[in-house]
Amino acid sequence: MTATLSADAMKRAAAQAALDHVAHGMRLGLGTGSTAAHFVDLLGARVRDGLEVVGVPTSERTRLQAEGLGIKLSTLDETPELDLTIDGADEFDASLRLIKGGGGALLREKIVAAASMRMFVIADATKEVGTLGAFPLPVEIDRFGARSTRLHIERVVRGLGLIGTITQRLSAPDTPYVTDGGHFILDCAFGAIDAPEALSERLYAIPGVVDHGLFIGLATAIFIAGAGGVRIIGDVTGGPA
Ligand SMILES: O=C(CO)[C@H](O)[C@H](O)COP(=O)(O)O
Repeated sequence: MTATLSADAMKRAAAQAALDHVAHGMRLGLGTGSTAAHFVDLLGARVRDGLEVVGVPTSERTRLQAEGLGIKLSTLDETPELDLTIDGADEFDASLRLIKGGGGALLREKIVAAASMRMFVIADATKEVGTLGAFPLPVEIDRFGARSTRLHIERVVRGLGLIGTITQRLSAPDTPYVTDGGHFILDCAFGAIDAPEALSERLYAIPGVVDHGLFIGLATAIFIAGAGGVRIIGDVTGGPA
């Protein structure tokens, strides 16, 4: 009889497989979200057993969790170069391109990943897609001129042939969600994103856009947990291509 793993058990299995690559003395980026929380939890247990690492959290949520587990923490100002970041994703494709930001931490997650030699993504198999875009793309925007920025995004994506709805993320009815950096998030449901690189460039060119959830050329390996165990795509040893 084949045991059925819950989504949570799969997330933990992916986190455990990534943790096996963490070595003494490493400077780690610590991701955000329920899968990354499993990693931080497992890392905390290893730290209790004597593993010495230093972590840079990608959100206040993760900072609080890691602090509570006794994981030594730093900032990118004190530790500007990291060995490895471990984070979750909302979607990924076979080219290791990601959509992130479902948990609202995409800006810090991208800064931390870009400061790392390697980025491991941990995910359950449901996050794997042929073409990115089933998950609405989070776009982080400055609060100043938010309505104008939104109109600008609508014009740009229409020009790329993408049609869909843009929804401002809320934390409660009528209360905009505000990121750790003090910005708003627009969730952009465009459907299939056939050319993520082009969309990324066009979004970055809009002045009010602080960042977006397309992570391209950052992930070096993805640990995918499914019913049959954990499969790895990418390269666990090398840096970004
Ligand atoms: O990008 C993120 C947070 O900004 C998360 O990594 C992403 O939302 C996945 O979360 P989860 O592991 O809870 O499914």
